[in-house]
Amino acid sequence: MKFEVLTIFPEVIECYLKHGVVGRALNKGIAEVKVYNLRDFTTDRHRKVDDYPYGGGAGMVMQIEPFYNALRHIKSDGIPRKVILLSPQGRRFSQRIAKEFYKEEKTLTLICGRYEGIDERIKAFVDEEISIGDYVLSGGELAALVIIDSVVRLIPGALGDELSAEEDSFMKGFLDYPHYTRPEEFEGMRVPDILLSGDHKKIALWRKKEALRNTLKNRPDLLKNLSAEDMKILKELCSEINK
Ligand SMILES: Nc1nonc1C(=O)N1CCN(Cc2ccccn2)CC1
Repeated sequence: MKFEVLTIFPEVIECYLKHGVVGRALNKGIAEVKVYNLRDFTTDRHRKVDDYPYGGGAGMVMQIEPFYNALRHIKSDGIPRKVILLSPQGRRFSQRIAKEFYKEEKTLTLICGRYEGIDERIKAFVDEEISIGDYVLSGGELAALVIIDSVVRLIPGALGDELSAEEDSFMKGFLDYPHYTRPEEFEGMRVPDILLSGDHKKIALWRKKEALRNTLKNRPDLLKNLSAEDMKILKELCSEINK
């Protein structure tokens, strides 16, 4: 899986790529990220990337030319790619969209804006606009990293322990179950006995039940299209809660 990022802060992207799952995936060569500094695609000696808005108003607008020059340079290899603009106006990103991007297997070219935004004519070169949520960030870089991180995790071998990719309950559409590690007791709070039992079948059932409990409590909207087994567990849970 290949990614390209267009940004005026390449260091922000490069720093994140040195660590953790994404860092290891890049070192293994199962993913590749190329970061392009927009200022390298300017033509003036001040390497200007923004200008005053037509029509007046506060703030600056990013000029189209550096983006256009960068995209023309990148696209000269003729490889199919999906050009994504990160902005609050975009389609809301989700695990489902991460899977969609992964399965498409196209290079993802991520355009990161700053300031008040980018000249609207950028849309002529964009395939899709994506938002990571209803809040205002200072730039598209964090959103680009969210997409890179969530898609890289889907690549076989990226997580090392394949099971954790499958087990990731959000992959199944639920919230996660509680996790514990040593010590067995901390400040009077004990690890649930079931997790010390060694009974893997019961542990798996407990984890499913706790994932459903968390989902029922915090994201009941995710409780749809349940299997008969999950519905049975949920009903047990509800009768416990209503006792
Ligand atoms: N929420 C989000 N999910 O993705 N991006 C955001 C987000 O808030 N921002 C703030 C505005 N930036 C500047 C901008 C505005 C319009 C068009 C292009 N660039 C981008 C990133």
